[in-house]
Amino acid sequence: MAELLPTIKSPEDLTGFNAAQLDQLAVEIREVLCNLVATRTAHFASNLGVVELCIALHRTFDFTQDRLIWDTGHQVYPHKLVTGRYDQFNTMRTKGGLMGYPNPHESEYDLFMTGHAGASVSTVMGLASGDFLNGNSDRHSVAVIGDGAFPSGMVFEALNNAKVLNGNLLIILNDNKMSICPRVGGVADYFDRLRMNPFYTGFKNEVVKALNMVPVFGDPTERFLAQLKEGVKAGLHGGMLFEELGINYIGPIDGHNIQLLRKYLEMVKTQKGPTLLHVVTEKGHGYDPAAEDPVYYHTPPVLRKSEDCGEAPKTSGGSKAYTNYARDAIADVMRKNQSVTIMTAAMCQGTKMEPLRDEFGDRFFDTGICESHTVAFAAGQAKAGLRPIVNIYSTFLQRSFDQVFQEVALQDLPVVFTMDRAGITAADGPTHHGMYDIGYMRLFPNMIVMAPGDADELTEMVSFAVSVDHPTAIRYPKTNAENIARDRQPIELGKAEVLKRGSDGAVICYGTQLAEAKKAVELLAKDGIDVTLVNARFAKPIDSETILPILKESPFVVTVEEAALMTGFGSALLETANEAGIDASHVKRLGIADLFVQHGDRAEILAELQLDSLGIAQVCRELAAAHDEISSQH
Ligand SMILES: Cc1ncc(C[n+]2csc(CCOP(=O)(O)OP(=O)(O)O)c2C)c(N)n1
Ligand SMILES: CC(=O)[C@@H](O)[C@H](O)COP(=O)(O)O
Ligand SMILES: [Mg+2]
Repeated sequence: MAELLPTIKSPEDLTGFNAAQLDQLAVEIREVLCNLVATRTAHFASNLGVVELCIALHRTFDFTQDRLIWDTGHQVYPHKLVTGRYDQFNTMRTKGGLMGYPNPHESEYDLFMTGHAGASVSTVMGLASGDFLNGNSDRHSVAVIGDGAFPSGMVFEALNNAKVLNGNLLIILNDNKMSICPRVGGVADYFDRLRMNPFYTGFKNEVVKALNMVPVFGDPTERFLAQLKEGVKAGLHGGMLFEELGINYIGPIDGHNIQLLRKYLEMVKTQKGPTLLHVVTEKGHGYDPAAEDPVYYHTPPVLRKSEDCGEAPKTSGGSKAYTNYARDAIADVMRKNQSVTIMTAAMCQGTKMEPLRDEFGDRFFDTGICESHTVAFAAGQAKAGLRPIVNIYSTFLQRSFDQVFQEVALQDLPVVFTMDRAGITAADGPTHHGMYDIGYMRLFPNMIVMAPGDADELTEMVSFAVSVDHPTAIRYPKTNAENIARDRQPIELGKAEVLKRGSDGAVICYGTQLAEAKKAVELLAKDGIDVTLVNARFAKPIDSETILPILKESPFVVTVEEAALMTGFGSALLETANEAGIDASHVKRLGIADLFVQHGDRAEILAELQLDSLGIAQVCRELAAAHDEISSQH
């Protein structure tokens, strides 16, 4: 059969496809996904698992009118392939190319740019409500949400609200038994029990037979649906949790059978009020290694191309990342201090915490994708006398802004926040760069906010943080760690470290761009520009005793941080200078301006932001030249 996928310019092209062609399309989509991960790292197993669901959805609904939101958005690749982006697919996650998440700038079929889990049910409800009020109540609104994302508090807030909705709402629970790691918690157990439902295990076959006799369109469908639901309600009790919340529950059904999916989708289309369709899929479906090890294949390293798909080298290789240093430092303090606990919100794999899960058993907590709960839970533990470490990516911790304020900072509780992926996260893009944590942490009284200049300093900071009787936050990026050879000064609360003194200007670095700042200072020395280099270490309390005299004496000052300038370290410095009545008009802040940084290569993005050695040196040269010019005029 001729290839189908290249011919699809929009989902409308699926209209004429018969069952065999739709099945062939699924095969072709998987091939394209395989080819992609043979060239770069990308989300893989989740995408393999939703191929049939995606085809069935686009074959059943018209999403130029109807609404579709893929929760989180990491499983959106098949959707991109059938919505006119096949030709650009090889640009996926590269600079200027397709984003690895839904992106309204790319397509009318992507309604929200998303990357954080749990919002889909709320946003789809808003769309349905808006459509109803605008007189477009014939539009259908569909949220596809994974079993990992489902326990997010926001989903339950939306379910609580769903009953009052006038519009058409379909929630598709994509249950593949996995988050990134195996899903955990009571909701996961509930889904497991639903899978035991005879509707899915045995009676399902009868249902399938019956369904095959039902035409896809017309009244018989409605009649059948009514009978089916009564059957489920009366005899099988599946999904009573949802039913009691006023949400029709249907399923579970096989999510890899396009025809079956289509029949159910056609049926639920006629359903009034909120409906939850429970679809069972296999994460990694269609490529055995991914189905067998969906954790590794969630975002695998580049696969070696082989005939059936690809084969990944299981060694990670390369030097140690900051993530590993943090993990080892946490393990160390946990061994020494029995009151230290560790928490992850479903990111055990990305934060490399699996060994801690194995070693520390009951002091290790995976709360699921529930960051708000995690922080409040940690606050409770701290109040009970424990020393919780909350290890969450900078971007995801934003989900807990108010818990950081109310439950932690306001109570002045000794919770340690280790914020991984603080800074540019590269291929994931604007949804995932950790840009705002300096601001959202230093805002609150009692909070101690720090960033290590290198790997060993991260280790020291973790140990320092658990010894402090206040909330503390440590940020570090997603990159290989460096160490800067020097006579290390021990970590002391609110003390910066001066690495070098110079008379022509000063570079004050907050965080791990310190190695680049040091290189810049060395480059400048070659040009005869003698610059002070400071490792700030603390954004709060800021070391005014060390830094303000440098500000006064230096012809120019450059602050360096891998974070949003607004509310960041440089801004903290300006505030401190202002309060001390010191002129800071000669301070130039390097960091991220008031914009969303797009996806791309980390080194390339940092270079564009002038956060690498060449950029920092260049800015210093310009400031030195401007200062010389002004001096020569006087
Ligand atoms: C708020 C938030 N926390 C954590 C993550 C990281 N994350 C991305 S996908 C994922 C697992 C999602 O599981 P599920 O929804 O079941 O999708 P699957 O990958 O199984 O298809 C996690 C934890 C995120 N994107 N957003
Ligand atoms: C979809 C999602 O949010 C995660 O899969 C994220 O892409 C993980 O990032 P890392 O690869 O940096 O762990
Ligand atoms: Mg899942």
